[in-house]
Amino acid sequence: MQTSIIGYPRVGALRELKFASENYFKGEISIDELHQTGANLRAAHWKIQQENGIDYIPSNDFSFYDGLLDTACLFNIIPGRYQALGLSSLETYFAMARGYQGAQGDVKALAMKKWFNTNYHYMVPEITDSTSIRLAGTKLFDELLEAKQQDIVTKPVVIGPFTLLKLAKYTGVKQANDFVHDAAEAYAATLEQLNELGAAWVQLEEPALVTDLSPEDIALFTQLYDRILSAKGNVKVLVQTYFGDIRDCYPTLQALPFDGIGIDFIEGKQSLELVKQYGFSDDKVLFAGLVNGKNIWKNQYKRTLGVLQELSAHVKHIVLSSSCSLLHVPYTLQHETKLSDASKRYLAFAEEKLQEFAHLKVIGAQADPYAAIRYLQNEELFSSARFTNNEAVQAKAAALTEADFTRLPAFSERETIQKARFNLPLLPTTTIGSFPQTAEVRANRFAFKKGEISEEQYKQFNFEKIAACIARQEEIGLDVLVHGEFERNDMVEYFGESLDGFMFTEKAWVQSYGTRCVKPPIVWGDISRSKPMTVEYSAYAKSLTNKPLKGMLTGPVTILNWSFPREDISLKDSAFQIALAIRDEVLDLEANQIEIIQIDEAALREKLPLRKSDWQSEYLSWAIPAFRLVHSGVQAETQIHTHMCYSQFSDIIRDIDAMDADVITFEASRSDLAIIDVINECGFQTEVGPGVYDIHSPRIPSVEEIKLGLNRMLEKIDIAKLWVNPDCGLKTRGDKETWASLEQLVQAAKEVRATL
Ligand SMILES: Nc1nc2c(c(=O)[nH]1)N[C@@H](CNc1ccc(C(=O)N[C@@H](CCC(=O)N[C@@H](CCC(=O)N[C@@H](CCC(=O)O)C(=O)O)C(=O)O)C(=O)O)cc1)CN2
Ligand code: MET
Ligand SMILES: [Zn+2]
Repeated sequence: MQTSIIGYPRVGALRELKFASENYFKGEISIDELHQTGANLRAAHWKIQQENGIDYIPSNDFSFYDGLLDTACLFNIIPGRYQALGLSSLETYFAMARGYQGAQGDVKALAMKKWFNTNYHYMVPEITDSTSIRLAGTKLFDELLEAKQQDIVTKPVVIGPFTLLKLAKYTGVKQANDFVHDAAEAYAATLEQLNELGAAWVQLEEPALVTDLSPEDIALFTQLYDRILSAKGNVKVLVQTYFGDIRDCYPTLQALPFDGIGIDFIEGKQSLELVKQYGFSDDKVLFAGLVNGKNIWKNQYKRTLGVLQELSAHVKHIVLSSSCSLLHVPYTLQHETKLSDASKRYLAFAEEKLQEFAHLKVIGAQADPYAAIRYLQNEELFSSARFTNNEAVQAKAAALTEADFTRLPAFSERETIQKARFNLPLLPTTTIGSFPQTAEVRANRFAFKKGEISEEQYKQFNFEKIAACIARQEEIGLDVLVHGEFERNDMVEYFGESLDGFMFTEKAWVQSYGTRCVKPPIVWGDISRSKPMTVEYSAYAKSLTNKPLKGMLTGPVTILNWSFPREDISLKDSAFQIALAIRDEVLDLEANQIEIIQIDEAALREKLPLRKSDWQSEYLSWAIPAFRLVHSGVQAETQIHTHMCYSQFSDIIRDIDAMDADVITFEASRSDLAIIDVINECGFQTEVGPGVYDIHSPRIPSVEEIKLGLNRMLEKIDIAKLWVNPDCGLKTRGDKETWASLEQLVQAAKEVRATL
C-alpha cells in the first residue's frame, strides 16, 4: 500500500518561519536569511516524510504567506496597484498580503477570507478586466528541483484552476467564464513545464468541488480540464478534493482523463456511497483520505482498514492519504513536556500522523492485518475510556428548557431601556476588545510561565497596562471602553485554560494566517467553570472610569470551533456545556457592575456546513440557541454585544438576528459593503457596528476614508442603530498605529455627527 500527504505544515515546529518573517518585516534580518529559513524548513519536512516512507511527498506546499496567494502570483494575478509600487517580486507578494505604506506608495492588502470550514485564511486573488492570466512564476518548479537535489522525489502541488477562479474576486465586468481560456492555457503550460522537468505526478487541489455545484460550475470545470488534461504528457494528474464529498461531480471526475482522484473519507459523508454507487475507473488511482488532517486524535486503524477493505471491492488502485493538508494540525508531540503519557497516547499531530501512515503500511502488508501487533495495540487504545465525565454538567444540560434560551423582554423594549441608561452620542465609538499584545505584554506572560516572576507581579503588570489603556481611551474620546485583554494569550486558549474539561498544549501551534498562529485547546471531557475567569480584570478596569466598560467574553460556538473537539459526543452537547459555563461568567460580570458585555462569536460562520442543505439541521439549529443560552439570564438594561469577524453572513442574516444580541460588530472594511444592503432590506433589529477600518494591516486609515465609509453606511442604516469601530481586535497591531488609527476613527465620527 502506498501513502500520500496532501500538504505539510510550514511555519516550523517552533514557528521558525513566523519569527523569521516578522523579523524580516521589521528589517531585522535580510531577505537571504528569510529564504534560508524557508529552505531549511522545506528540507526538514521532506526528510521526515521520506523517513516515514511517504510515497507521495508534496512540494510547493510551503508558502511565505498563503498558498492561494502563491497560486495567484504563479499565474500573474497581481493587481496593477501592487505592480505600480515597483518592488521586487517577494516584496510585491508581501504588499499584496499585508498592504504597503512607504516610500513607494500606499496600498491596502488584498481581502482575506476563511479557507472553507477551517480557521486558516487565504488571500483573495483579485482579477480585473485587464488581468492577463498566464504562467509567470517559478516557485512550483523551483521547489520540485530543490527537493530533487536532496534526492527526494516530490509531487508538486498547486491550487487548481476551478477553485482559483471560484475564490477570486472580480472587480470589473468580466467574470470567471471570461478567464477560462487563459486559465486553462496557463495550467496547460504548467503541465508542459513539469513534463520537461520530469515530474511524475502533479496534485491540483480542487476543494471547491465539495461545495454545492450548479450545472454551470460543472461546465466550467469540464471546460478547464478538457484543455488542461490534453497537455499532461507523461505527468500524471491527481485532482485532489478535501473537506467534504463530491456528490455533485463524481461521475464528471470519473469521465475525465485524470490519473488520480483524491477523496476525503473523513468529512465526506457520502464518499464511500459514491464509490459504491458509481464504481471507480480501473485506470485511475484513488487517493483515499482516511487519516484526519484536521483533528489531533490517533487514527483508529480498525476504521481505516475497514473502509479500505470496503473500497477494495470497487477500486483497483488505492493510495492511503491524509483527508486534507496537515496544515491544520500542530507539528509534533515532542515539545509537549506537560502532557501526561496517558493522554499523549491518544494524540497524533503531524509527525505522529506520519508514523501512523508508516504503521498502516506495515499492517496492510501482513497476511492478516488484524493480527498485526500495531493493529492490536491500536485497538486496545480505543477500547479504553478516554474522556472525563462530569455528571453535574450532564444533568444541568439535560434539564434545559425553552425558557433558558429566551431573553426577556424583547429587543425593542430593551433598546429603549438601554438608550436611556447609557445616553451615548449618535454613532457611539468603541473597539472590539484587545489592544496590542506587544513584546512586553508577551514577555511578562512568558516570564510568569517560566516562573521568573510571581503571579502578583504578573497581574500587577497587566493592571498597569489596563490603567494606561483606559486613560488613553478616555483621552482620545472613545465612548465605550474595554480593558484591553492583556491577560489573554488568545481569546479561545485563555478560556480553554480557565475551564475544566480542556487540555492545553505548549507548542502545538497551527497557522491561522500569514505569520499568525493559534494553539487550539483540546476538549478532553465535560466542560464546566469552577471560578470566575474575567471578573477581576474587568472590574478593575470599570473602577477606573465613569464611561461604560464593556466586559469581554468568547462565546460557546467560537470556543468549540477553535478547539479540537472530542469525538464521542456531539458538537451540540459540547457547545451547550460551554454555554452554561460562560453564562455563569456573564451573570458574574453583571453582578459586578459591568453594564455592557461582549460575547465574541468570531467563528460562528466558520463551521457552517459547506452544503446549504445541512445548514439548519446540522449546525444553526444548535449554534444560535447556544449563544442565546449564554445571555438569556441578564437584565434588560445590560447590553449584550457580539462580534463576528467577516461580514459574509448575508445568507444567514436572520439567524444572526435571532442570536438576539443588542449590538453586533463585524468586519466590513475589507469587503464590499453588500452586507449593509442586506441589513437594510431584512429589517435587522440588532444594532450594528460594521468595521470602518482593517486592523489586519499596519496601515493607518485617513479621516476622509472613514467618513466616506460611514456616510455610505448611513445611506442604508438607521442612524440610531449605527456604531463606529475597527473591524476586529487590535492585538496584532503595534501601539503607534493603533492609537493613530483610533484617533482618526473618533475624529471621523465627530465630523460626521457634526453634519447631522
Ligand atoms: N484562536 C483564534 N483564532 C482566530 C483569531 C483569534 O484571535 N484566535 N482571530 C482571527 C484571525 N486569526 C488570528 C490568529 C492568531 C493571532 C495571533 O495574534 N497569534 C499570535 C499568538 C497569540 C498567543 O497565543 N500568544 C501567546 C504566546 C506568545 C509567544 O509566542 N510566546 C513565545 C515567547 C514570547 C517571548 O519571548 O516573550 C513562546 O511561547 O515561545 C501569549 O501571548 O502568551 C501570534 O501568532 O503571534 C491573531 C489572529 C481568526 N481566528
Ligand atoms: N475580543 C476579541 C479581540 O478583540 C475579538 C477578536 S475576534 C478574532 O481580540
Ligand atoms: Zn474579530
